[in-house]
Amino acid sequence: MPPMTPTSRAEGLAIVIVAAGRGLRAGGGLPKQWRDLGGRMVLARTIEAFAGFGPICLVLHPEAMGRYPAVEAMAELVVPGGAERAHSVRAGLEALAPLAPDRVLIHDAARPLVPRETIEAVIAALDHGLAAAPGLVLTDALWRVEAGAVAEAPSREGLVRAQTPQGFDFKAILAAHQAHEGPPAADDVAVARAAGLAVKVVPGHENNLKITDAQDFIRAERILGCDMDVRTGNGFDVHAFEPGESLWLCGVEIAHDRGLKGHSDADVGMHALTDAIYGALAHGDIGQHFPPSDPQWKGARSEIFLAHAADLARVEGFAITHCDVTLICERPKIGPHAEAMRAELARIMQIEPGRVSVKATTSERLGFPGREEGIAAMATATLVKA
Ligand SMILES: Nc1ccn([C@@H]2O[C@H](COP(=O)(O)OP(=O)(O)OP(=O)(O)O)[C@@H](O)[C@H]2O)c(=O)n1
Ligand SMILES: C[C@](O)(CO)[C@H](O)COP(=O)(O)O
Repeated sequence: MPPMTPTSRAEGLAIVIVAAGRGLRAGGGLPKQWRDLGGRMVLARTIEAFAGFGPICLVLHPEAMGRYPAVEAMAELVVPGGAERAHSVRAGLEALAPLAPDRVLIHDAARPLVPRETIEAVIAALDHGLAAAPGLVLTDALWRVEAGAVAEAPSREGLVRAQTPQGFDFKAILAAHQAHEGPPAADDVAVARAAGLAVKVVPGHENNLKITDAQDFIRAERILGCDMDVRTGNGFDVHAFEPGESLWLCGVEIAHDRGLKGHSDADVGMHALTDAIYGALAHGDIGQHFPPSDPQWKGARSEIFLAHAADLARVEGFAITHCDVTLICERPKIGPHAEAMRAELARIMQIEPGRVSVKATTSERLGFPGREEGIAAMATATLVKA
């Protein structure tokens, strides 16, 4: 392979991503780097985080070599790792040596959410030294625990949590790894320090967690915003015409040559929408909350029902992000009233009118709406808990 030139992507920078671990503490049957995290493989996310910084050497478990070609294709080099993290790093560095990079970043595959700013801070620090790594300031007190009890509260003064990517002068860290003796080091900073290199610390990031146990997948998905609870409910209602001079539809009174028959104000559109919200919450239907057998709801404004459903959604932590009502009738014409209906429904639900749709269709003179015996309405509601 030719040596890197000044026109190479990140001016002599190369990246080692170590992904040869077994992920035993995370469980889940498959090593954590190959598992899904919010719809994308952990390792694919990690590699993407370094896109554009320089050639990537991916270090895989020997048994995983060739098993995920699409992931391997995201890296310039793919090599087998060793029994310990330090062995895997060394394998990656030695594979990069023919490219003769000036500097190298060494990163855990298990840290897929590393922010760009952390990577950039490490690279910037390498302009002023041979080694740099992100450290996250401790905010909790520290205890040393013996037999389940606090034995000591060591000072956290000057302590930080070590993260990756850890960045180095390439020749210096390669030589340090090759010279390292004794038990394998926990990380490359330890190897560098053992070789006498001073390591500058730059700010780490809370999002740059190392996925280590099963709970970390949940934390990482929360950071990605993938733990949203999105619900869709639907509602359907029918009311028959009766003699009258006006009717209520979606909170708007419309003059008409007939009214709608019902125990309440018979607002068929609002009833369908109310049921859609109850449906999304899995909280029954309008009849369960406001039984027609209860005289107190006789002639009631349907606004009470919709407001109740919307309040219930809020209490349970859901935002009504969208709803859509379709009225099915030959007459009255809905178009001239649709904007007023949207505004009224939005007011009752305390959401923006832009999140409310009201539309209408005829049934081509077929069935009971076509014969103008009554009006049908259907609705959907989308609820989101973030
Ligand atoms: N022999 C090893 C061991 C670890 N790693 C990598 O080093 C990083 C940090 O290690 P850790 O979180 O301890 O991962 P695992 O060793 O896979 O986890 P466990 O100890 O739970 O099995 C991970 O990206 C892991 O894939 C590696 O490349 N080679
Ligand atoms: C390198 C490291 O990510 C720094 O925090 C960490 O030491 C590697 O993980 P392990 O759990 O210590 O193997």
